[in-house]
Amino acid sequence: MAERIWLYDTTLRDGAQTQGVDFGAADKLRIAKELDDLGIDYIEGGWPGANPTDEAFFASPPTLRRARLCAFGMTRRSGRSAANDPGLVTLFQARTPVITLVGKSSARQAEGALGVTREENLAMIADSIREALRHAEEAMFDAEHFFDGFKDDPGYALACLEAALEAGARWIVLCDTNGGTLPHEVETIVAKVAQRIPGERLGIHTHNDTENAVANSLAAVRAGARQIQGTLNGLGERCGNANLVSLIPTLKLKLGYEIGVTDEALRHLTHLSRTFDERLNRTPNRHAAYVGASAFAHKAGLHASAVAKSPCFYEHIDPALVGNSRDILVSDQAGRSNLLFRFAEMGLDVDPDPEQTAELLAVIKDREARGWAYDGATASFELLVRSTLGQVPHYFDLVSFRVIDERRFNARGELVTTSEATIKVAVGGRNYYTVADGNGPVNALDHALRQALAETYPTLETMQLVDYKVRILTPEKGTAAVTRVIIESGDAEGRVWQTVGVSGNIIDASYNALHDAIIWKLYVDRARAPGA
Ligand SMILES: CC(=O)SCCNC(=O)CCNC(=O)[C@H](O)C(C)(C)COP(=O)(O)OP(=O)(O)OC[C@H]1O[C@@H](n2cnc3c(N)ncnc32)[C@H](O)[C@@H]1OP(=O)(O)O
Ligand SMILES: CC(=O)C(=O)O
Repeated sequence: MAERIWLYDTTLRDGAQTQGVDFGAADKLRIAKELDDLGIDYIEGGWPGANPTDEAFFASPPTLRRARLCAFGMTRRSGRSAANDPGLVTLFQARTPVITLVGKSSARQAEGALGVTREENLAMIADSIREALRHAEEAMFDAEHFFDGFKDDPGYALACLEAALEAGARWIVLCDTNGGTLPHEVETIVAKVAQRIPGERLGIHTHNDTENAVANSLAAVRAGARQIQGTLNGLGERCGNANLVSLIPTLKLKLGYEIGVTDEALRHLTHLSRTFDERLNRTPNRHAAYVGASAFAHKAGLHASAVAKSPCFYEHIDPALVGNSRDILVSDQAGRSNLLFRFAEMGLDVDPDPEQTAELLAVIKDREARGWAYDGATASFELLVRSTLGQVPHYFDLVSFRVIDERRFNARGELVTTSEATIKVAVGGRNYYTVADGNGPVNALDHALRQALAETYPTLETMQLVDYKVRILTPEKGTAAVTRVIIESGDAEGRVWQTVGVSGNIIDASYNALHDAIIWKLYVDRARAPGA
């Protein structure tokens, strides 16, 4: 039977330490659920008490189906008991089933960075793990600077691990904190540790400072470690952490380990990875292993010709296993398969005939070439497909809109900027003309449009804008750049959906995304209505 590897995701903690990444609490909840669906065993939600986002996240934590939620913190401070350490007390109040504590496992770091004796550091580790186990079902020890510490003084580094183990830690995680250790060193050192601590208790946490985070994780597994820590798309401090999106298919498809990710979940990996980037407002890396748009794209003539005979001539796995698709411009058949796969991936229940599929392919390719991106906007994609198939009713016509921004001093002498939108729409043969204010032009436009539609479509009242993201697609054009807007909307039924709009004018792009958001809501309300 295949050996089990446990996956520990730290996207929401070490990933939040990525320069330029700033999760909100709502982002964290969504990501935690996606990781749970993927089949991750442990999800580190953040550091309770470290910042308002993590406080909000742990105050209303996600309900997970199978993953265990972990709260992260550090060992007690010197000169305090673990029970009275304010940082630990806040951590315990999160009441998570798992607590992960980072502590020094290098004498140089303990003495130099913390200013404590070697003995006090051992006591800080043991006391904190013991106290954590009074509040959580499981405690883990992240042995910070382990590999550098081991190279300096192996006896002391091992003593730190054993202090945590004897205090009851379920997992001892060896951290290559500075990311400078190479795969052959990791394999040798982990093999030595595994002579003292069983591999089923050992984890590995690597950083990508030499582009070896994934290789180092695999080296540790070869030497016996059975838990891997990493992040989605390799987010993390400095150059990032080990990329779980690369590790998961490697562990499952190439090394044959048993992991919590099912074959079915693996087929959603590409979608998950790209949607995650869209959520962070980052362009997905085309060249990402397994999931990048170019990972199975064949450009060279020799490759394309051989792939047409048998894809395995130039592909290391079947791209469908990870939800990716082959990109070769050799036949209509290839394009059709790609599209049908995409429908299945997005859970879209449609069955177009070959002529409609060809038309859809042309429309989608043209749109994507002009900047629309549907990976993070499945509601817009569904509307595009259903509209092309003639399944979406005509709900309203926009006659015109105008948005005015005004910056002025108010009666109290304060500088304020206000927005006002006027809109004219035709609904069922009647014209509606409304005016609304907002804290910004899109907000004003949203209010005006929904007011105009409220009489005919009262369910729109329960709809709200949850998130709004803007991406500049042609930055070289400066203020004349093309803009892509992604809007996330929600409603009282708990549905959340994403739509996209593209235009050279940011308000126009926002209107397009808003329009899709409203039409999708009306379509879904009608489709799910009794008797529909
Ligand atoms: C390797 C890693 O990535 S570990 C995770 C690192 N992540 C983060 O730091 C992000 C979240 N951190 C924070 O929000 C803040 O640093 C907090 C709230 C945790 C602490 O903030 P502050 O109390 O202002 O401390 P600050 O960040 O300046 O310094 C860390 C302090 O913790 C001490 N410390 C560091 N590691 C440990 C440890 N493992 N055990 C005990 N004390 C530690 C340091 O000695 C320092 O103490 P000092 O204030 O007496 O000098
Ligand atoms: C714990 C951790 O994030 C590190 O040592 O890198």
